[in-house]
Amino acid sequence: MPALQDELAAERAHLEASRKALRRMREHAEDLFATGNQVAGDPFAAETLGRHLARRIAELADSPDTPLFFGKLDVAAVDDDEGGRFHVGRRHVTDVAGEPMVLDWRAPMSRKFYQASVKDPQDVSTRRRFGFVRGELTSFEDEHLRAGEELGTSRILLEEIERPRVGPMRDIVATIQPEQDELVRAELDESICVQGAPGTGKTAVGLHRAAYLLYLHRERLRRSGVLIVGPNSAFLSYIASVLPALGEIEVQQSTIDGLLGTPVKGVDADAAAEVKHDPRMATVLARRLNAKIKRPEEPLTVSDGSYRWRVSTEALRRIVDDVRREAPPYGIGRERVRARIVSLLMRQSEARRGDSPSEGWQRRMGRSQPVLEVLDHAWPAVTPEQLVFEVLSDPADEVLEPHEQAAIAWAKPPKTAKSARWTVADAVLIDEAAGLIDRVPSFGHVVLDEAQDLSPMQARVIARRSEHGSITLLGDLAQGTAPWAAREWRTLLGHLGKPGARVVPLTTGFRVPAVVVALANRLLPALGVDVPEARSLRTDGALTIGAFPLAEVVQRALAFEGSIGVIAADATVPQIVAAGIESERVTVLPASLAKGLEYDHVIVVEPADIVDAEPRGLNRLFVVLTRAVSRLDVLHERPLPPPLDRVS
Ligand SMILES: Nc1ncnc2c1ncn2[C@@H]1O[C@H](COP(=O)(O)OP(=O)(O)OP(=O)(O)O)[C@@H](O)[C@H]1O
Repeated sequence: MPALQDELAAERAHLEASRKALRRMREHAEDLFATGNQVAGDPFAAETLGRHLARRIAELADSPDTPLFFGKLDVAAVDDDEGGRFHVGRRHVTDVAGEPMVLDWRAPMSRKFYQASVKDPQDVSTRRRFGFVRGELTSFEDEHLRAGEELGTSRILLEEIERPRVGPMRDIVATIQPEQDELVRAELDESICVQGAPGTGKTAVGLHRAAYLLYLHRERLRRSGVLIVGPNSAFLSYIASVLPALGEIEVQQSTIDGLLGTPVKGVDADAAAEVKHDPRMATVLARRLNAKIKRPEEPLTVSDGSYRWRVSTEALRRIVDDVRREAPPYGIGRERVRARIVSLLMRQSEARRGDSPSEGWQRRMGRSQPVLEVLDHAWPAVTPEQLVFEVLSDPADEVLEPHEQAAIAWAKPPKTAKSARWTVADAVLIDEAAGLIDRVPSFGHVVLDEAQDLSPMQARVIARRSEHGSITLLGDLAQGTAPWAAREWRTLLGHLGKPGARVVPLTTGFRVPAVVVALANRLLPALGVDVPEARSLRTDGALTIGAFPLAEVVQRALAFEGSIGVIAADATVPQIVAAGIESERVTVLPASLAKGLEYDHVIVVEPADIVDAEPRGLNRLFVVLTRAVSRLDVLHERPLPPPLDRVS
């Protein structure tokens, strides 16, 4: 026992020394930041250095609640590979001499911490996990892997996942599981689709993969950027602090709608929205745009003040035909036609005058009235809004059925594109049109959460922004609630431009206790999707079902530690809020906003109302039931929906 105490004391001392070293590194970065302006040669270099140092300072932030390291590896020296002892933590910490005191969890050596096992020890003699209570190092667990000694389920891991939830989502670096680690460390150029049951760590995996890729490919990704897309702003604020806690502050987080530039003022009827989100709308827009291109019918005659130049109808037609065949984005096509006309004029001028005309001459000719007239006839300029305005004013196109055309046609067309009251779905169409007209910059990597709910047209919004990058698609077909929600992944992956992406299942649940998983799994056969059932790692947890008064149930729930979510059909929420049960720990939440969130204690009010509220109400109920971390109360006066009714 004293030996154990000594070891614990030694580890605590190492923690303290690492903290000090981190503080020193941070102070050093702050000093550099303060003197940066004098050191850097020019304002641009000063700004670049300033940004670099500001980021470095943020990376080196130390939070008293998040331990600097959580594990330790004792690696045997084998052949040419040097062994050694390494603490594994949230960031690199080095001593004054530059020797590592803590290895970043993303470093190649740290991989052994997550992947080594008795079956494949990867030269690890001992893997140590540390237990912390409020930032204090209080315990550790050892596994002697080369000696064939592995723990069954780690107590420290179990304590970590059973810890009550307070506030926003936390990182999981200390306890990433091998199958999650495989996904987190996948190559940058690989796109992956994770089909994961509720609470299997999809969101966590996506965020950690972003952090891992930024570590490994920092320069490349800083230039192109990393984007995280979530379903709504409540979800985004829930996950917002995970990446900064891992030292990553330069990641853009947005909803799909947040990526679109059009202000939304109108609302679509369901039937109109459904057609507008259909992939055939991409064909409608592309055809309407291409129909604007016409072969020139007259020759061009243009004067530069000294001479008159002429380009034959034939030559003009050849230019338009060639550019059309090259199929650049429409707006770039127009500029290409202009440039080629000017280049023909230039050649004529060279032949006549013997020298090249100036750039000013070329610009003037390109903007001359006769050239503009050819362009406006053959390849007229158009804005994305104008194109969508034209389609919605007259949606005649054979790919749409007459009733579909009628559904999206404006009942009272606005006078101009500028005065249109665009809807959310229109904003998606305008983005599609913008992608047809001009190039869209591509992110290096995009993480897409709750992806089962993306419409094909929304998927194309992402496809345009990840054309030259990769994606991590996270979702659960069983949690699809949108009218267009995916029932299988391949088609959606096609719309995302990554048809060959690997689809990987995750089935071990870290959130929802086994009794609650068993209840939710009863709904699966009725959801019409083929997904593997979840299995929970958690044997704790409690489930009650019955006709209890809400206020009483909330009171009982308050006796436990942690957050409480009262989830009800959207229409009944105001009535529940009016009862005044909300407090710092109790949140009343409409069912439509529950996706992706979790509460220690969930109280579901009247499941039948949740099911009746929308066409995919059973899927919505599946989402709602799986938000519980420890305890679930299902309150009902009405009969339970059929798949659940054998339980009470
Ligand atoms: N390896 C792990 N160690 C500890 N906790 C974990 C681990 N993996 C996931 N968790 C925790 O389990 C909970 C569920 O994770 P997450 O929200 O990422 O799951 P999800 O699959 O996205 O769920 P849903 O589909 O229901 O939105 C979170 O609190 C997360 O921190």
